[in-house]
Amino acid sequence: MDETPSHGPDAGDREPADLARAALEPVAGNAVQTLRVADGVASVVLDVAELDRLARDRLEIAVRGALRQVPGVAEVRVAMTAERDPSTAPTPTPAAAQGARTGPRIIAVGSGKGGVGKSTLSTNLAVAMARQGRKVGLVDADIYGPSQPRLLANEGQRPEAQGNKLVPVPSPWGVPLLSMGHLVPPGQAIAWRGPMAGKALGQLIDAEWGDVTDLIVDLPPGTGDVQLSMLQSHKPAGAVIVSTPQDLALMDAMRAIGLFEQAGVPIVGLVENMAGYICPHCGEESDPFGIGGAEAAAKAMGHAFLGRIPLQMSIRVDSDGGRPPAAGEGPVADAFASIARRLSTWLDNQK
Ligand SMILES: Nc1ncnc2c1ncn2[C@@H]1O[C@H](COP(=O)(O)OP(=O)(O)OP(=O)(O)O)[C@@H](O)[C@H]1O
Repeated sequence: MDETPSHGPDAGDREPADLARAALEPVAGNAVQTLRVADGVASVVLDVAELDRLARDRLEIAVRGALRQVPGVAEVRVAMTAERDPSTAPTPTPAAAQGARTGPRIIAVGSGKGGVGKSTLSTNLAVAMARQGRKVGLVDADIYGPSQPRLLANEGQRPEAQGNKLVPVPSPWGVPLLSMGHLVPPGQAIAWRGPMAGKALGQLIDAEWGDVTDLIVDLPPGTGDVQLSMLQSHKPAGAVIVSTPQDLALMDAMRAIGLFEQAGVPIVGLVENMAGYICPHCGEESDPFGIGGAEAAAKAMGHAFLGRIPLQMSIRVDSDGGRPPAAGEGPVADAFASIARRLSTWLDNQK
């Protein structure tokens, strides 16, 4: 019998997580980055950087098969970390790296896939935190499709340079912003390779931020070069992950979490966006993408749930019009304010 002395005399007394770990050992070995079992859901993040597509598929099937056999596991969620060159893997030394950085603390806002509301959350978190009295700046690291100048209504303005550093562009809500959108004419395609993209991001982050203490960084979706460069060169103090409640989006969110965890960046928590649609005509509530999925996933992975933003037409319309909903009044502004307070509390509790 497979015994683990520190967890009881036989398998019947062992925790599902221990049993799951033991079941994964022969099929996945050191590909397992993180494993959590909670409320019958086993969530595993696999490092598949060196595997081709076929090998990944095989690994996923084997992992799912092994975990389904584990007593106490009713559902299996598998996420895989980025394709990358192992020699460029970030070194997990968060404390040392943070100590070495000068300038504002970075809070990365990430998601595994596009279109889930990462930019919307970044803008409104920054605006809500500024409203609560913090000195917050915003970096639009989505250098391939910058949207923040429009969302913060300072499109068309150009940052000045002070020495060899950029000076962020002010916005009407007290949140200074730097975005590639300020440097490249709108509509012009930017086709950079990884190292150039990393350099551009460096210029936006290592800018003249003045008295800004907290820098929200709106990452591009996914787990590619820009994210890696970000983690390696500009160690964030923490990461906020945004997802819709859908299963598929959550899988992607788990992938993003895997990337941050692998680099030793603490996860502040998850935000569920586009949950619960209230019809502007009849007032009836429906859930096009489901509801509660991100909260359940956060719980299953042992992370905090920071809050929920409803799916509401006014969010898109106001955002596109350069009026961040967090700057207004009402339930949507309150939802952003509550998430901002949670993030501030987390930041204040860091050394
Ligand atoms: N809660 C919401 N209710 C209604 N519309 C929303 C909501 N959140 C975001 N949107 C809209 O959905 C679209 C995508 O949002 P956003 O650009 O913030 O996503 P993203 O994850 O940053 O996307 P990308 O990956 O393209 O950068 C935008 O038009 C935005 O206004």
